[in-house]
Amino acid sequence: MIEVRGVGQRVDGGRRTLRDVSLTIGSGELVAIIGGSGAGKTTLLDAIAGIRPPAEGEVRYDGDGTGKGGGNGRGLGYVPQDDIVHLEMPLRRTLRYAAGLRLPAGTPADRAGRAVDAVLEALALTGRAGQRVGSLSGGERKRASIAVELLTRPRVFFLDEPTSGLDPATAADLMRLLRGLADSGTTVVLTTHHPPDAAACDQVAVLALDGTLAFYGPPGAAREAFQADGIEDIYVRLAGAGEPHDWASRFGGAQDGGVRESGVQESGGRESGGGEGGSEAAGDAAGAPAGAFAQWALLTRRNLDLMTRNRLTLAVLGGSPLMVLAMFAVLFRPGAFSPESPSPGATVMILFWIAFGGFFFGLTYGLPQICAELPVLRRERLAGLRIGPYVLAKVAVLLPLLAVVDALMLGVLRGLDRLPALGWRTYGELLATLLLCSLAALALGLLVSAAVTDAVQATMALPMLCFPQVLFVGAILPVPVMAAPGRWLSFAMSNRWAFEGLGHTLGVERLWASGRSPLGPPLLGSYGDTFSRAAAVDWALLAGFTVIFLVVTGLILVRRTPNAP
Ligand SMILES: Nc1ncnc2c1ncn2[C@@H]1O[C@H](COP(=O)(O)OP(=O)(O)OP(=O)(O)O)[C@@H](O)[C@H]1O
Repeated sequence: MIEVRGVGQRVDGGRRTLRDVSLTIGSGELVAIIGGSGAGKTTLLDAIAGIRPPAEGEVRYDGDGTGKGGGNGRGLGYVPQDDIVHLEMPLRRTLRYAAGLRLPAGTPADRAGRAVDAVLEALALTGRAGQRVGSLSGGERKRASIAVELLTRPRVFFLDEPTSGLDPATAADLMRLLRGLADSGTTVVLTTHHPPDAAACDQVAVLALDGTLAFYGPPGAAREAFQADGIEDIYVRLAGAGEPHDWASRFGGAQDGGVRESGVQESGGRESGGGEGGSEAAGDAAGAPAGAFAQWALLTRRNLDLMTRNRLTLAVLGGSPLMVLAMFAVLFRPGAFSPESPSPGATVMILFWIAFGGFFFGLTYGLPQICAELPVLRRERLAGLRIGPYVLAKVAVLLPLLAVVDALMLGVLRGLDRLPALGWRTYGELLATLLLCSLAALALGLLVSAAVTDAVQATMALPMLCFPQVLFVGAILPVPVMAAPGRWLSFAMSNRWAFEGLGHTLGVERLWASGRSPLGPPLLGSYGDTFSRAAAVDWALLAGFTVIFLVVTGLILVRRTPNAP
């Protein structure tokens, strides 16, 4: 049972979108939230589901007051209005990954496969199983989105406009499926604009345009209360009923005690559906959900799968380092590090741009990762996904790629004599510094990606993140020469520690002091002891940045996604 008591919601700016909504949803009921466009249906659904907890009032599940249903990670299913499954992946594979997250730990592969086949069949999608989700029709995608949640049998199932974009026959089939789920014990709450959907439900919540609950009770009683021939007439009555706040008293349904007493039995809905489909499709939700390591492994596989499927992304990920390398090759002359004829100014720039390259690729690989996926994450959090494995699965896929890019950068610059001939040990140390630099930047990219709302904002953040890492690193203007606030800021630049670590390993102090260039000693004078610290200290600092950025990323995501029930 779900009890909604005095629930109100406000949006940014303080405007009220829901006002004092109280209603009780019985276990195994099929409930429709209806009302005009913008009345607050999604807002109410999200408040009840815990997606956006209400600003006022409370939602109690089974009287526990936690606002969370279930009792395990798979107690609650949520299907939002928009398509939020990965578009590049074939449908069956999407469902296999979803099954891995949602089915109990240790479910054998063939059993998961059967659960996937069953939902495909129940939602008439078997013929589309091999098709890319992005190439499905709108209605098929909607059903695919529902299929994900039907892999398990959630105790409570929320759907935002599940029948929008479906033809009447498919919509009726879907309602029959939901009826079947409800009959087998799942509480189903949905929003809809389709009168036949509401007529097939046990209860309808009618929202007036100001977010007031105008009525709550069985559809038959709603028609009586509004003196409407059909559900569609309710909209007409609401439109001509004066001030929104009068509606509740006028139609007498604002308090769920009132009309509800006329009883669930009055509902015409129970007769309308067969419902076996729902029972067949739903898998067995009993058993412990997948553990943190299993989630991490599954998400890592899925990330890799998604990355390799999107050729354009792969081309950008692989192509941009090659372009940057080509630019380095035409910009710098060979032999800048040669002790016989060093070029101290060029050595600073080579060091700086290598460090910045490592930083830039880490940042740009991280920035698009989470923002575009946040709706998927929200939904999977309700299914029991943990934030730690989610964030670490991003790192697991991108870090090896960054290692290749960094090694390539050092190898090619060495091969072209832009870097000096030193032993493997030196190059191992350089690679460690550069990879830690990339890792810290990747973590920063993930942090920003978790904080913004879309890919456009993430892209706009790029210059803001890069500029300080150029200006305050201490390469173009040495740290000892900076104004005091700039010097303080330079401590917060992860890139600074990579630049200095690289310089230490390559022995630039010695090269400038004793190399045969008159420019060396004055340069050393202005850079001071910039390069004297052991690289291990810089590694520790870079690792510290990484940990801080990843922890903050996790905290932001915990705040932005509902807790797993
Ligand atoms: N994040 C937000 N910021 C500002 N206003 C919002 C936000 N989310 C919702 N609203 C406003 O809250 C009101 C209710 O929105 P909601 O999406 O719940 O309506 P709805 O009844 O589901 O509409 P529709 O049938 O058109 O989907 C609308 O006026 C909408 O503009």
